[in-house]
Amino acid sequence: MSEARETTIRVSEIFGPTIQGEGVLIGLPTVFVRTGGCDYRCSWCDTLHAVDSEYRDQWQPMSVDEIWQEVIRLSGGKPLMVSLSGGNPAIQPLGPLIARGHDQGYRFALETQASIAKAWFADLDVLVLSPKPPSSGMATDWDVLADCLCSAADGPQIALRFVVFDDRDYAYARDAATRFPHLPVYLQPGNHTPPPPEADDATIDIDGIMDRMRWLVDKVTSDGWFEARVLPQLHVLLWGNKRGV
Ligand SMILES: C[S@@+](CC[C@H](N)C(=O)[O-])C[C@H]1O[C@@H](n2cnc3c(N)ncnc32)[C@H](O)[C@@H]1O
Ligand SMILES: Nc1nc2[nH]cc(C(=O)O)c2c(=O)[nH]1
Ligand code: SF4
Ligand SMILES: [Mg+2]
Repeated sequence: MSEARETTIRVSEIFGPTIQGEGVLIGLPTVFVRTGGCDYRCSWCDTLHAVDSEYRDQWQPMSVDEIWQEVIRLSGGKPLMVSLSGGNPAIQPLGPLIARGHDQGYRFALETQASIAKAWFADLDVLVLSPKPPSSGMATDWDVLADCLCSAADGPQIALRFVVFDDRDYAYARDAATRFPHLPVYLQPGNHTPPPPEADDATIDIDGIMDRMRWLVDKVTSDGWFEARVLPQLHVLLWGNKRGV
């Protein structure tokens, strides 16, 4: 049996096309493949339905063929950027899926907290590493993040993305950028009203997000951090905490 045939990937949801709402690919049409399961449990995670094992029964083990058929159906067979997110998609064996899509002209971006490095990172087109700041309650192993960079080698375009809620998070992002000075940095204000997993149209505190966004712009400009880019979660501004957009 070929590697693609025997591979099973745990999928929480597949949706799109929508636009990528975060970071380096913001605004680009994309289909999301969201895997189920995460080795982290961030205090403010906005995607608990793909993290909390309470929702495990909603996660489907799918073959590469099954996932690919769904991506083809949603995109009408027209190649586009596929965003691999989660949960932590690095837990899943995504190499054969990426190979299948590349054969047909699709491209792949992966979003991960950089807690697990995989050899297939080198096959990606875009790798977004989003290490978690103090407010998440998680601890970062910088050696593993360096392993992720080694695995990716010269393959994908790589960017760092940080969620920032407060001054400690900002200082963490500043320090991380100093550790990896060659990587572009994207800062995004935290959404402090993440939805309960069962909600599909939960409203957001838009004023709070905008305040935090302005505060963040003020921080980088007054601090002279002129290499950092500050972006909101565009999909959250457009659709609130709605799921599947
Ligand atoms: C749901 S995570 C899935 C991918 C991976 N586990 C990670 O954290 O990078 C996708 C992105 O959403 C961000 N995110 C999660 N909850 C958020 C929140 N409440 N406010 C802003 N960004 C959030 C994460 O930091 C990450 O960049
Ligand atoms: N439009 C849109 N952009 C996103 N960028 C990262 C997302 C995620 O939840 O991983 C996400 C998402 O769920 N929707
Ligand atoms: S690492 Fe990502 S998916 Fe996992 S809990 Fe944190 S924000 Fe959520
Ligand atoms: Mg999200």
